[in-house]
Amino acid sequence: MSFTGSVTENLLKFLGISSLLLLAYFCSPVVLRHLIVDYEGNRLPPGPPVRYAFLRKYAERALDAWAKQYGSMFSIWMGSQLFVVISDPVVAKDLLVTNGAIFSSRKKYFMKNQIILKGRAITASEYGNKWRQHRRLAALALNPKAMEGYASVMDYESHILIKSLYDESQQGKSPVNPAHFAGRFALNNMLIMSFGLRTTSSYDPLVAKALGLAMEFMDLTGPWSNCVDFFEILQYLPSQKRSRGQKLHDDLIKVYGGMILNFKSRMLSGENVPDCLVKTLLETQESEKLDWEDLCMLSAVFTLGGVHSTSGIIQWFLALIPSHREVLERAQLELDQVIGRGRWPCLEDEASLPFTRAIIKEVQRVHAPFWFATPHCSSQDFTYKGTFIPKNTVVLLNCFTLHHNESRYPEPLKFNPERYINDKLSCSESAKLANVMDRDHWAFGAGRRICPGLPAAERELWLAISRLLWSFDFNALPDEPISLEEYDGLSGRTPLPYRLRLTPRFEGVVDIINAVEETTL
Ligand code: HEM
Repeated sequence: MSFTGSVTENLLKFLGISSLLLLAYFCSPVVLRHLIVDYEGNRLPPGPPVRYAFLRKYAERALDAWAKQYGSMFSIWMGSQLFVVISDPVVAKDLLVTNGAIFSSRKKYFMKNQIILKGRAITASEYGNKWRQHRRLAALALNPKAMEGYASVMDYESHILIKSLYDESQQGKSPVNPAHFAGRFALNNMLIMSFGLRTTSSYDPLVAKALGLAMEFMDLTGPWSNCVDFFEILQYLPSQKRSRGQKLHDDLIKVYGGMILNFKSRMLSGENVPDCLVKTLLETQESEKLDWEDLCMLSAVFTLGGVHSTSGIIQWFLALIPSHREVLERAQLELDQVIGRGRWPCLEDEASLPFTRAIIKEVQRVHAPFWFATPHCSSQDFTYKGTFIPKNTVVLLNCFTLHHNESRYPEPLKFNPERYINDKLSCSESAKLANVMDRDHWAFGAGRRICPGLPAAERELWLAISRLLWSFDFNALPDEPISLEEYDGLSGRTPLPYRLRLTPRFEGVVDIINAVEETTL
């Protein structure tokens, strides 16, 4: 090789390496974690060195592995957004409860908060007066007196759930996929609380429409689902997902806005409309300065938030129970001994059926519908035990790891209701325990943003699950095993579709099932 040839080659090599170094220099802030310290030199909680903006499906598994590696409070960068992940009950209480004034806001997720909810709806509102107003309005629909009013409605809806499953299964002869029916049960309860109405048939088009919207909402709004939330530059580009988000917004306005207009015209015509969230919103619209989108988004998200979650728990219960015969037999023995076969369980029976209650808690532990609750966001800088949590950090409750803590729940992967047999508290009471290590589970979140629908959800779940247990024997189909491993959805976690066989346990079941008919309100 000539002298000039080797000089050119070396020059090219040099240029190549320099360009690579330059590229690495400019790309590193996008790829590698950003190191920040506060004025006292406190660092961020430890965490993985790389920014994971593409952590999407099964994110809970990655989080669980990092919790084991980096400890009960670690940090992770998702593009430009810092997350602090909490995997320990004491840390959860210290930050979300004790320092709730700092850790109760929400990130302005582009897809969820800006495109779909347009900054409205209780779940999206930042901590402050707007959120307090939304929470107060929700509380009017969910206060203890209102709950008493819904008791008979929930009783009736649980009856219709059992009846519709029985009818769909052709009196126990055919297998049934319970998802639609569990969804309709949860939807009807929410429609009554929000709009004072119910769907009068499993095949009412509103059922499929509302469940479809709830699923689309879950899929589009997971805390990690959208790169656009973490790389702001993408917000200026059109995308298919963004169009889906916009369409969802429009559909929510169309469906829920339509119901509001309907309700309003009934009110204006002097009809004696039932007490519900929308009645409160319309009556207070002026004094609370609520605009049209406020009304639509508040009522829509309130309604669909309580659908996917409650129906998901019922679906998980039905997915788990056929393969846990010993649990089923023990629960049915308890029901036979305490309730007998002449009537089925009611709300008042809960305290005397500890094993049935334990089953419901255990389903929520092993298959919480949202493994990350709804992420909170810090509204000011905070130093916790020598680590720095800057303002605008997303603080995520790692329910998956919390629910699989071996010292709190021995053999955590096992579905074992026995672990709750001495837990006499409701989930609402348990969430207020002074010793947070004794809290039953974290499925309803924590702190000031804890699910305000918790008392309603508990009643619904009790009536549905205790009556299902009382009424049926449950069997998987020999050639269609029910998968407990797989998940569906990027945010909420419902089981993959499955079918099972529901057979009435004894003759008297059918008499009770057939004692009611579908009705309008
Ligand atoms: C098993 C059923 C349910 C589960 C597992 C569940 C779970 C949750 C979770 C994890 C949060 C976020 C809490 C946090 O930020 O720390 C939440 C918030 C919320 N839930 Fe539920 N929920 C359920 C049922 C319901 C029901 C039935 C309603 C209405 C009656 C409801 C209404 C709400 C609302 C309005 C929020 C937003 C609260 C806020 O941001 O201040 N939920 N829920």
